[in-house]
Amino acid sequence: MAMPVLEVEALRVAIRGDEGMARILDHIAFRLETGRILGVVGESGCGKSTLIRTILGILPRGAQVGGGRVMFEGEDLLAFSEAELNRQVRGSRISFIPQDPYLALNPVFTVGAQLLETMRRHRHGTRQDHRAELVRLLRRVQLPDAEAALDRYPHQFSGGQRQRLLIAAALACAPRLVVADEPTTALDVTTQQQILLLLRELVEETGVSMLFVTHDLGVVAELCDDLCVIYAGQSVETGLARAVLGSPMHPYTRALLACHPDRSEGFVGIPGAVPSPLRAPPGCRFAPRCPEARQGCPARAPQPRAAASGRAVDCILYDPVPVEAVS
Ligand SMILES: Nc1ncnc2c1ncn2[C@@H]1O[C@H](COP(=O)(O)OP(=O)(O)OP(=O)(O)O)[C@@H](O)[C@H]1O
Repeated sequence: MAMPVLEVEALRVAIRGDEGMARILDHIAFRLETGRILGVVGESGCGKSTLIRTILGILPRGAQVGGGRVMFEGEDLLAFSEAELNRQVRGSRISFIPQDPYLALNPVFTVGAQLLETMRRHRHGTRQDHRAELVRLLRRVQLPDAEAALDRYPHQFSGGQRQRLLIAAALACAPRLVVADEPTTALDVTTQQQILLLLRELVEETGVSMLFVTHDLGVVAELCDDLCVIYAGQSVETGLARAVLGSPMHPYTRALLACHPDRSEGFVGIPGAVPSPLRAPPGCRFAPRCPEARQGCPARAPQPRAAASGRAVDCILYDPVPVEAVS
């Protein structure tokens, strides 16, 4: 099998706060193959931003990686120094599309000045080459009047246009991996559809790989090839997106799907709330809310079980030894 672009293995991250050590990621594992889009989905507070920050090497002060690896093209990013990440990885081989296009661009510089500066730092060629490439990219992301756009300021664009600018910026350095943090959340539904379609086309055209982080299963169904479901800092189920969404195996994935407003049977919530990482239950963190919990759930260490066609499920129900239901 070819080497994946990104492979996260048994990742654990804790952050020290006023109330002690919060174990925010407690065994995250997934693979992202070349030219594919992997959706990482989970409710608010389940650790999506912390995962992105770990991959990009921008964890906050007080954070500690407690174990695991973040393998990018065969190298563990966790072993890179800050200088190596800056020089060899961030903004060049890995780029980032942020959630909020309104906050991501500096209002006092023209779009051209900001995007050309990024290219100057990470790409060979003259300023003229960079400008020509940028205009080509802005046309490709369907920004109207691409040439003139370079001399305009961020406030002169709509939210959807700004998101197109940021997509062009993310591709300007010809990255191997794009990490996208809910890039369509701040947009209206029509613009969201257009942006998703554009992202899919760009991945197919360029062969770049994309890690797409979202809380929205509808977006995953539309855009992603593969899916990793995370709950309270643990990856609970991974596999082909259509297989996981079509026949979810983990009780949390099933509950999450039942919550989706598109369900014809009507909306069903998940009782209880995501636990604070300061007070996370031992073993499977979903156990206290799980309708199928077994006695062994609190004692079971995370250990994803391989199932058919690249599927992995981290749940006692799929362990080889039969388990008793909680009475
Ligand atoms: N610096 C920090 N110190 C202490 N706890 C933190 C810190 N950053 C995040 N957390 C906690 O870690 C958990 C995961 O947070 P994170 O922001 O990674 O989740 P998320 O899935 O991205 O949430 P959202 O979708 O709401 O942005 C939350 O309970 C959060 O309160």
